[in-house]
Amino acid sequence: MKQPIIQFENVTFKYRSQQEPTLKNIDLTIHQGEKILIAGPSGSGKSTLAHCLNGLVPFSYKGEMTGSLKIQGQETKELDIFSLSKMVGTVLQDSDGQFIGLSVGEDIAFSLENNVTPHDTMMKRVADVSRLVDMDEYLDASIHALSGGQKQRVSLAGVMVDDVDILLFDEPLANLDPATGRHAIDLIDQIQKETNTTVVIIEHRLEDVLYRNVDRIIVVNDGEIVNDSSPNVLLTSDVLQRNNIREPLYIKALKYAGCLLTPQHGLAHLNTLQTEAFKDKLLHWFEQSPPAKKRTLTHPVLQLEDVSFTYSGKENNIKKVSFSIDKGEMVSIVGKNGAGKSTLSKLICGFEKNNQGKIIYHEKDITGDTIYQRAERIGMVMQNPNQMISKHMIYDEVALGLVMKGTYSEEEIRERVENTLKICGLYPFRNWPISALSFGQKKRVTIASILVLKPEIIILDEPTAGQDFYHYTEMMEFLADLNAQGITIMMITHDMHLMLEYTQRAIVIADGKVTADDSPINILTNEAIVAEANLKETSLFDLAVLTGIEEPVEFVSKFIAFDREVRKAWP
Ligand SMILES: Nc1ncnc2c1ncn2[C@@H]1O[C@H](COP(=O)(O)OP(=O)(O)OP(=O)(O)O)[C@@H](O)[C@H]1O
Ligand SMILES: Nc1ncnc2c1ncn2[C@@H]1O[C@H](COP(=O)(O)OP(=O)(O)OP(=O)(O)O)[C@@H](O)[C@H]1O
Repeated sequence: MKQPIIQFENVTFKYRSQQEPTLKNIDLTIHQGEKILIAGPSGSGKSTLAHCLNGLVPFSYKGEMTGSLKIQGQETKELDIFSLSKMVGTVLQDSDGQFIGLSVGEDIAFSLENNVTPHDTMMKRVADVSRLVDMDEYLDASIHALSGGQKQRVSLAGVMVDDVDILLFDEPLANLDPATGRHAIDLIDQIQKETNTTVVIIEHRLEDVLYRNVDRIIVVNDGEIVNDSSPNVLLTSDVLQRNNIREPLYIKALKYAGCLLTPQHGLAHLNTLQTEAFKDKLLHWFEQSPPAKKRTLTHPVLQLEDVSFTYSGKENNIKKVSFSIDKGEMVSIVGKNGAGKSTLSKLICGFEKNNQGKIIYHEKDITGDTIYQRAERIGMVMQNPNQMISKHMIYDEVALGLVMKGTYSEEEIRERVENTLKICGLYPFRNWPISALSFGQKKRVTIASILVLKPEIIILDEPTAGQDFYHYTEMMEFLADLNAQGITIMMITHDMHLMLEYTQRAIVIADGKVTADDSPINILTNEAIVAEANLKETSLFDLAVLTGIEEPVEFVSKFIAFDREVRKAWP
């Protein structure tokens, strides 16, 4: 029998600033060497649960905790945060707050240096882990000169280098490109197997985590544990759907087709799935579903002509990029971590200035325009909400842009801000301080603060990262509605299904250049592009192929159209 390593007994926790407890009567035992996935809607208490393990609760985030939480048999209340950090290594959701060193190498080495590890051993370990996360060429680079996903890789390396018994990952995949995400899951799996480390992963992207085995999935909702079972058992039930967690797409397709799923069907992975049992029902569903509609376009609203840019003055980070976006398009920008996607959007919005080429808005050259001149036409929502937020209160943050313009009355501002807050599902929180929001909730505040200005083009960097399925759908349907009203939307995303589901076109960036510009499904079925740009094929396509459906592309389109209609009917 394996030893219990984490034991929650009737744990309740209330943040000092909250009226109600965020965690309620948590009973949970995790054994040595287990791999656990924690899922649940935004704000349900997942990060708070994780913070109980690494001591941030209650040592940094104050509040009242009752019940007993033991790690390796020791009551955490009797430990300090330093002793806990020796047992639990954490990759936080917001990796920006986690860096200490000046360069990538120093940051990865930080905890080893603290433990006075001999220099040679330290250098070797840093080299080994940085190679594992594919950052070995960046050891001398400054953390601040990295893309979002590159930072995420460094923080992964930073905990892997340590010799801890429990590894805790709070949304490790949020900023990683699909292939690196897979690689990270492989890496976690490998470490867990080789060292018998206990692994706890919090993640909304369930299908991506299930790429490798997990022992149990814990579902949290409203501060309570509502499910604790193996993936094969969980996937037969409607627990995920009821708790706003997206089911793996191939499972959803089987459920739509009316297939009866049992744990014996090997549901946790596509390669263990007993597809033979589902062929007839799936084919029947495919044949009777109506074909998906296509849409036509108008005239260019934004054109880039041979745009180049360099941060360092040496090699160009953006290399002669040209494309044209039509008014009313909804376009995905995809590609590997560090390919240049965020840089490109910064150039379009004027945060950085291109040293070559032109940016044209409605046939007018705006290359020389300032950020402020562009902001009324083009709004940008950044990847990390903490980089955008400057006010303490939600209302003030969303009102800021309108207040700065100085042309609106208080009444007009109130009306627009309140409408936007309602649209973004933030109205009930309007008088809250931003510090009391979860990461996903903060992200919605930043989207609201751009939407309130009514720009004609909106560029969003990972709009749904950190959002649960309900808010993902709400946000994307909201953006799709804005789009139907003529607002042009460009989205940087690593979520391949989001790209398929909501955009008609995808521009692929690799090494600062456009390497493909086509429909999302054509891109995802082109193996060379998928490999070069670190993308990932969809499990729906694979399911169709495995069950012998002759038009797998059409199957994917029909699923998407059907699934969106189902979700539009959500309350
Ligand atoms: N430092 C804090 N002070 C006060 N309340 C907080 C604090 N951090 C979180 N909360 C509250 O606790 C609730 C749960 O937050 P938590 O971050 O644990 O959720 P989560 O499930 O991780 O959400 P997400 O998926 O959006 O990251 C939220 O409703 C939030 O308002
Ligand atoms: N402020 C900066 N100074 C110097 N180099 C930078 C800076 N920001 C980004 N870079 C470099 O420019 C390249 C492109 O980065 P960018 O952030 O545009 O990538 P990205 O495609 O958005 O990546 P991700 O998917 O990880 O967000 C990377 O190699 C990165 O290291």
